[in-house]
Amino acid sequence: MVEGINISIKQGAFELENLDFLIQTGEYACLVGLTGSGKTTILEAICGLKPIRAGELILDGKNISFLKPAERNIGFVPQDGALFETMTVAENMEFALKIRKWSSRDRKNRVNQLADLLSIRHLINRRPLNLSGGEKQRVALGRAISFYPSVICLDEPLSALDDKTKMEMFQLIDDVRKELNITALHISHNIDEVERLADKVFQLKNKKLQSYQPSFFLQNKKRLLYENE
Ligand SMILES: Nc1ncnc2c1ncn2[C@@H]1O[C@H](COP(=O)(O)OP(=O)(O)OP(=O)(O)O)[C@@H](O)[C@H]1O
Repeated sequence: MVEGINISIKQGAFELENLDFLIQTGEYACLVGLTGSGKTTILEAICGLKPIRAGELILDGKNISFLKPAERNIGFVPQDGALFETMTVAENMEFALKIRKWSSRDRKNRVNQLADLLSIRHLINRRPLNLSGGEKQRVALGRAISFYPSVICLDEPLSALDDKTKMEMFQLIDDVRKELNITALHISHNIDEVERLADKVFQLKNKKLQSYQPSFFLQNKKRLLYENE
């Protein structure tokens, strides 16, 4: 379970205040909102890449607001995948395991397991440069879940993919959810993704974070997304 209580985040002149949210263990939450509303800012603050100025971020009962990213047990799929270009696919996926001082044998086993789960065994010795968008996203997902995080944060992971690849990624995300019983927060601009994946929807609008049941959100999306209240 991940919970934000009265969270404030500031970067330059941009500020978000008094944000509250709750994502139960195993729940898949989608975060929607207009461009520039602050979705990435929230995700990066949860992952520890931006400081939380006030409030508390609680993960499984523990306040993690001041922990470093690697100490939070949160996996992150950044906006464009952002793979390490000089490393092979296998090295990308074992990166977080090295930081966490896993033995070389355990790392190798885990990379093989991930390669099977994500159907990328044939790619593990390649470097990211010439991988397709879908292949890159698989590797980015593998890197994010390698260390069995309690939570994963995904920043528009499917936005650059064609429809067929996106369908495959939906299936893959389902498989990953089964493997890890993972709690997820996924930024999306796409209603299909919300419909297919979300157990809960957060909308960031006018600097306020509102939570909805997906069915209510989808029925009222026109009003919620486009009208000022
Ligand atoms: N390092 C920074 N310094 C100052 N302002 C920043 C910084 N990073 C982002 N911002 C500003 O914070 C605001 C929110 O940006 P953010 O990327 O979180 O929005 P977003 O909702 O994720 O947008 P998009 O959907 O386009 O990705 C924007 O006005 C942006 O210009």
